[in-house]
Amino acid sequence: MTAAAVACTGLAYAFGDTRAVDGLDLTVAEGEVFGLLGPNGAGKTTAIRCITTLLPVPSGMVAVFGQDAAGDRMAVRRLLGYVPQQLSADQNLTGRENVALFARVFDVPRRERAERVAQALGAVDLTDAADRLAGTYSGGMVRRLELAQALVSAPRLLILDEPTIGLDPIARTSVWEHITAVREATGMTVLVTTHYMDEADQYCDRVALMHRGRIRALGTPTELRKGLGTRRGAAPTDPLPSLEDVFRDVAGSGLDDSSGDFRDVRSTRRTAQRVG
Ligand SMILES: Nc1ncnc2c1ncn2[C@@H]1O[C@H](COP(=O)(O)OP(=O)(O)OP(=O)(O)O)[C@@H](O)[C@H]1O
Repeated sequence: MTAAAVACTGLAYAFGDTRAVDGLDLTVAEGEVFGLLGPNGAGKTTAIRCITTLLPVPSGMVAVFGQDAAGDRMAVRRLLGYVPQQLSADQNLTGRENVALFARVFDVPRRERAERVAQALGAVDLTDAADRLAGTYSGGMVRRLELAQALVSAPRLLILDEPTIGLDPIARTSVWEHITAVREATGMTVLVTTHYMDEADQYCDRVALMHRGRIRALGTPTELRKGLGTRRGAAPTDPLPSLEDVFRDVAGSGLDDSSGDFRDVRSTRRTAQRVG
C-alpha cells in the first residue's frame, strides 16, 4: 500500500497558552484535492506550517508520503511546493527571475532549469509576461506567478494557503483552472485552505472543517451537505443545504464576532490588500 500524501496523527501546536492545533488527525490521499476549511484562527495555517516543516512538530506525528516531518526535513521539503498567504514573489524581479530563484533554491538541476522555468510559467499562462517586472502584475497574475514558483520543482504535493483571497471572481476562477490543469497533467496532490465555500464545493474532492484546532467534519462536499440535510429532516426532493450551511452548523459559535483575534484580522487584511 502506498503512503498517504499527508498523515497527521494527534498533531498539537501551541503559541504560549493558545492551542492553535489541538489533536489534529488528518489523512490526505495521493492525487486528491483536499480542502482545509475553518473560521479565522481555527488553526489551518499552523497545521500547514507543521506539514511543510516550517514549524516543528512538538506533539503528535506528521508524515508526507511516509517521510516523518520531525525527521529529515529537507526530504519532506523536496516533496512539496508551498504557496503561503504572505507574498512570496519579489516585485523587483521579472516573473522569469522569480521562478528561476525558486528553481535554484529547490535544487532543480542546472541544465534543466531554463526549460523547467519556462514550463512552469507556461502552465500558469505567464509566458507573455515572463520578462516584465512582477511589480507590474495584477493581483491574479501575482498569484499565478507564486503558483509557478511552487510548481517549478515538480512537487508531488502542492500546499496552498488561501490562494484566491482578495482576488476578483475572474482571477479566482483562473487560479483554480490552472491548479486543476496541472493536477490533471501530473497527478499531483493538492492541499488547500480557503474561506470561499463555493470554491471548496466546486474544486475539492474532500474537505475537512476545522474549528478550535481540530477536525469537526470530514467528507466530500456532497456527503457533508447531504448529512446536514438528513440531520435537519429534509425530504429527498428538498434542495441540499450549501457547504456554507454545513460550515455554520459545525463552526457555530466560532463564526460570531469573537472569532479570531487582532493578529488574524491583520494578517487576512494584509494578504487581501497585497494581492488586490
Ligand atoms: N505567531 C503566532 N503567535 C501567537 N499566536 C499565534 C501565532 N500564529 C497563530 N497564532 C494563534 O493561533 C491560532 C490559530 O491561528 P492560525 O493562523 O493557524 O489560524 P487559521 O485557521 O489559519 O486562521 P486564518 O483563516 O485567519 O488564516 C489563533 O488563535 C492565532 O491567533
